[in-house]
Amino acid sequence: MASSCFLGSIVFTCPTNLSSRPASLFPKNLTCCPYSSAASRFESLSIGSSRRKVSEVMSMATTASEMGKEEKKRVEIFDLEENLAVDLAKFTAHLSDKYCKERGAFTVVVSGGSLIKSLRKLVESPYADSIDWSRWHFFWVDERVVPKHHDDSNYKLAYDAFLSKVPIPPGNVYAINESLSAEAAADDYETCLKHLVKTNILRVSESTGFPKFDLMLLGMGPDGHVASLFPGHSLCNESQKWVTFITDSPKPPSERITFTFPVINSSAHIALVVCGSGKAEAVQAALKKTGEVPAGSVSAEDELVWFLDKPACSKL
Ligand SMILES: O=C(O)[C@H](O)[C@@H](O)[C@H](O)[C@H](O)COP(=O)(O)O
Repeated sequence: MASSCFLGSIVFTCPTNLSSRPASLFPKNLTCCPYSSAASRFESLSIGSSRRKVSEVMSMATTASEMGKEEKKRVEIFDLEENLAVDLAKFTAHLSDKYCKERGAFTVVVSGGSLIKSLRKLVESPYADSIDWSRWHFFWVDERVVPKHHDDSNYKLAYDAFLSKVPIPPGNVYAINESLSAEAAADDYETCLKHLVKTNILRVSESTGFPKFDLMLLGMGPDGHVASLFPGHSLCNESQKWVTFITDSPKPPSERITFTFPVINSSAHIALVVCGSGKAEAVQAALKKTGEVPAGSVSAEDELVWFLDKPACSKL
């Protein structure tokens, strides 16, 4: 059973057995009231109750009336990154099952960085054998313009730790053409996405007209950047392009391509995976609006889930 906490249009649902958790794990100024529909929808995710014994879980939703659309936002906090990785695998496998059955395809986008390591449970039992990998279509939210075998390549990172271990058809893995300039590589990737829309592999959001990926798995930098959308950079305001490029990235390497916010925010589901105390201030800025960071602008059409470890939420 779960109880629900509600303040204004922010809805929290949490298992009753966690009611004794330290108050510091909840955003301040929250009061409680029933919100049964949100609670039951969260429970229907069936992420598994064992997690609740080993992790602190805080669930949060933003109502349709606030966002003008059916967005749900949850924050889940784990004692250990190990437990986070277990739940992230369950979450991803659940969506894979749903979309493979419903649409015959599952479009998944990943970032680079530490996120890839947090996906390690997916390539282990029981998921390695039970997921219908043949229906996966695999994309990058951003990529560094370097050769695929380069240590800075997000393709190489994902290939070594993930793609080489599961049977996703190579034709369903959409790496950038790194022989092009950053600008041309971004155009090329956008053309590829448009082709996949025409062939119905990729959906389009009815409300925005931008592509609607089934799931984006994103990391966040210590400065609050997501994808290659950095604080204060004009690319954060791009409103037309699907994929754009940057040649002055503050995080090396400087040349990258990146999905734009309209594409990110048209996703059906987003998991924002953030671990470590070095990101606590950016998490605070994004979730409590104590500052402006790109991660604070992330939303999803159906569901946004923040997967945090305890150090990452130490300032909430
Ligand atoms: O290519 C990139 O640089 C990434 O896609 C980037 O957006 C990354 O996800 C964050 O910087 C977090 O990286 P860490 O988790 O390693 O801090």
